[in-house]
Amino acid sequence: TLYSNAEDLPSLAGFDYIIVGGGTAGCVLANRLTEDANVRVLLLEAGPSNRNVLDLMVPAFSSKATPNTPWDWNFTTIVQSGINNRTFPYQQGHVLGGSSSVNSMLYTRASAEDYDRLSRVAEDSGWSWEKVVPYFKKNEIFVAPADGHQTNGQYDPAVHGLHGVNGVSLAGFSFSVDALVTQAMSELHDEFPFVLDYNSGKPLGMDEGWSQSTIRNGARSSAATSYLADSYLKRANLHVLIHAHVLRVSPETTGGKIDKVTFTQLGRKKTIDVKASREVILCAGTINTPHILINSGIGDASALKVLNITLVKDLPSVGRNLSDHAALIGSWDRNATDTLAHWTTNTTGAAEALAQWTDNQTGPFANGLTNQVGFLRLNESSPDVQAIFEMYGDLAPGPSAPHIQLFPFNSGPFSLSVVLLTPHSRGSVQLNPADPPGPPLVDIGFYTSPADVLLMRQAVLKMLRFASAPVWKQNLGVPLGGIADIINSDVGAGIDMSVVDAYARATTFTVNHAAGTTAMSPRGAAWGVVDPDLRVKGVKGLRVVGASVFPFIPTANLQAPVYAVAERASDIIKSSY
Ligand SMILES: Cc1cc2nc3c(=O)[nH]c(=O)nc-3n(C[C@H](O)[C@H](O)[C@H](O)COP(=O)(O)OP(=O)(O)OC[C@H]3O[C@@H](n4cnc5c(N)ncnc54)[C@H](O)[C@@H]3O)c2cc1C
Repeated sequence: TLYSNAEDLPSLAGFDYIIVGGGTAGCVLANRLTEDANVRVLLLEAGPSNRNVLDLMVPAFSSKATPNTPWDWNFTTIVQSGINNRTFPYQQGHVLGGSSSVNSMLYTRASAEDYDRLSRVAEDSGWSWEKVVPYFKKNEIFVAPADGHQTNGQYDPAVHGLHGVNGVSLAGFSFSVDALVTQAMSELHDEFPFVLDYNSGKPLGMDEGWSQSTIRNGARSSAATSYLADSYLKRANLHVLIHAHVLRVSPETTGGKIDKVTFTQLGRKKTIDVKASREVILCAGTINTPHILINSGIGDASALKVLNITLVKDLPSVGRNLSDHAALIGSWDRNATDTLAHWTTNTTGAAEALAQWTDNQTGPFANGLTNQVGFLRLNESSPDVQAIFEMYGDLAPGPSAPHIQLFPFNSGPFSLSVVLLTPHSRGSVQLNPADPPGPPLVDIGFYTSPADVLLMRQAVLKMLRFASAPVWKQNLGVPLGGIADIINSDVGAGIDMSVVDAYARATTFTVNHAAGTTAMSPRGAAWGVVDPDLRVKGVKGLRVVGASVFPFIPTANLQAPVYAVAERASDIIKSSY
């Protein structure tokens, strides 16, 4: 049942599990743990319901879902020294379904080597690629694309799940630019090879216009639309309360296990306590999970002392190791009418596209962010790349894993987006001493490691090489903005790297892939926050599930990795009772 008011809950006790945060991971756990009709679960979500919100349903409206909306926590980073002291909105879903309700829907699992590294680092073979693949399949129901086109040869069926919960489909609307991108790939195939399915564990290469997104029947498939669909929500043992902002968790008896969750509703002063007999599971996302932990006295003892919060457990790693993917865009003039600008800024075009979507959930609005995605390595024969590897090692998890993601963006001009998937920089989430329960201080630390400046240089050069394919001569106009400055800086001696660095520092943005603030580490290790079974170290009754548990950020967009972690976490939890 879905409740808006705590007064309507059948009781405030008697739950086996309380899940804090009805986001990507939280909805999976709520669903899986209530498969046993004898297990009672309360899911607490701070945000509103996702239902009937057009901006959360129409795939092409994903950019309208955040920032500065009721479905976003509307955080702002602190001043970022690595990017010209800029600050920017840091987006995190604040709605049932969490970030899966507001994200750009790209479905990418990362490389097999990402999970093999996780299993090595956490010293638990259960997190290896081989062991995690069944959980990807358990999550996924691979469905026909919105336009119903024939998909043979556009993906590898063996890789996908057909009987899961969360809809995934290939791009369901083609743009004229897709064929040009594919031609550029074939012209430069050594550097930009074709890959049939980047979700096979071997992602290197680019697809030919059939990117994979969490879209089902032309609409967004989120953790809320899938794992909390009516058929599950009607379970008598599943209770979901929205507008429930959790402040802290605590033991009912001092020194005992964590069994009490304290929350408020809609900014009211009055707090409400609820009790769990088995466990409290924090799924509040990478920013809010450490925020709740520290407010509960679980964190760095010296920081807690300054904040005047009673220490429950000294865990210095809480809130550290914040990792994210830095991105930038290069744009070129292009004369085309089938662009997103046409359907968004042109009122007739927008009305027609919306009418088509409303009518039968097809057309340009049924499509995701981009039709083509590339996962690429930096050019290892380049002495500059070799020099980076000598200084920092290869930051990719293995030789079959990418350093960057490259994708075209059919905005209006032609844009290429490059995303640095293997960051060396780390940031943090800390409480604001002036207002500990209020919004935390979020530092994403972009380019604070010189390694990332050097890696992004190489990523930009790779983007420019893609844009130099012969096909573009006839089909692209002049480079726009800072990209022109970079190209013009080459006066015979090669591109001036200080111009590239200046462009990167001035224009880099985040793709909101926050990860790592409650990192998984081996049982008994002094560093880290959770053990490989996702239990908070040294604290009874408390686990964390979500993007915050990755010690290294996966080399992909994060929702599929989070879904797999949450599916496996459900099995781990079930098997411990
Ligand atoms: C704008 C945007 C675009 C993205 N694009 C993509 C993409 O295209 N593809 C992709 O794979 N990934 C993408 N991501 C990343 C991906 O969606 C997230 O990494 C992933 O969904 C995180 O899952 P999670 O369960 O850790 O957290 P979330 O899904 O964010 O869930 C956390 C939940 O906890 C709730 N919560 C937080 N604090 C409290 C509290 N105190 N009390 C109660 N509830 C609380 C939140 O409201 C939220 O519902 C994007 C993310 C964003 C924000």
